[in-house]
Amino acid sequence: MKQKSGVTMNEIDLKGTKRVVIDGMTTPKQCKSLMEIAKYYAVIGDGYDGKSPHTILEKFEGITFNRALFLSYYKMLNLKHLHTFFEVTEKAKELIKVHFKLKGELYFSYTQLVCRSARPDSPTNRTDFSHKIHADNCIIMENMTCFRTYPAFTWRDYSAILYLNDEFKGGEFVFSADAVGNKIQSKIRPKCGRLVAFSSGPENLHGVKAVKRGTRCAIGMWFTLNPDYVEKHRDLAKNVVDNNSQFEMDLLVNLDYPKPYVPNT
Ligand SMILES: O=C(O)CCC(=O)C(=O)O
Ligand SMILES: [Fe+2]
Repeated sequence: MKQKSGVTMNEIDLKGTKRVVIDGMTTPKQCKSLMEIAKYYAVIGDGYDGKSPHTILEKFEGITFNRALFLSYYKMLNLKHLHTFFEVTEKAKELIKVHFKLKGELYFSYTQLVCRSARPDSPTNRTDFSHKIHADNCIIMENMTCFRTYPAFTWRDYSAILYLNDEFKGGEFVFSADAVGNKIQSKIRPKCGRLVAFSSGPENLHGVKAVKRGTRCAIGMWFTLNPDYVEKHRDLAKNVVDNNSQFEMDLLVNLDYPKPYVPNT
């Protein structure tokens, strides 16, 4: 079944520029399928070395495209699930291109299905953030200067989050006019099939309120206009999904896990 999607919140509703909320991106069945991938195969960790922007009161588990492909290779993940992961993220990209009237090509630079769960012993009266206020491509200072430099992901041009569920307390996405979250401009309550998309710079400071109970799952997608930063494996993934190609799978495995060097004797 094809799902019809449409804009539910525009720049006026969201009180800022280059931001949008689109509902109906996925069917409930697709959310269920993606939640299953997360449940069985996500690995603990948030991908940040050391300086994590995430709270310690929640557990973070994620799965990248790369990992999903490996799981398929080892027949642990059904290709149907991989196909869904691919399909919903491609649909998001196409809608973003159309909505923001992008002329050139938009490339995926990173995709991650990520779940954040309140630790069972965490207080329910938390007022902190699950993910503190930030911009996706620069480092924001309290005086609102944003440095587009390492360790920021400076190549990111557009960001999008596709939500998969709503069975949790808290966890609202917020846009903020300041760097600490005192000037919230708009709030988005996640639910299956809801997409928030925005340009990745300081014009779109955002964060995630504390997840107080339960597990919140979403697919984070970051796009670039620069082909040098294209997400590896995505093309391979497409061929795998389209053709169920063992050749592509072998290529993929060889790319990531080089065989140990065995000297000729
Ligand atoms: O999960 C969300 O709603 C937003 C996450 C986010 O902003 C990020 O990972 O950069
Ligand atoms: Fe972000």
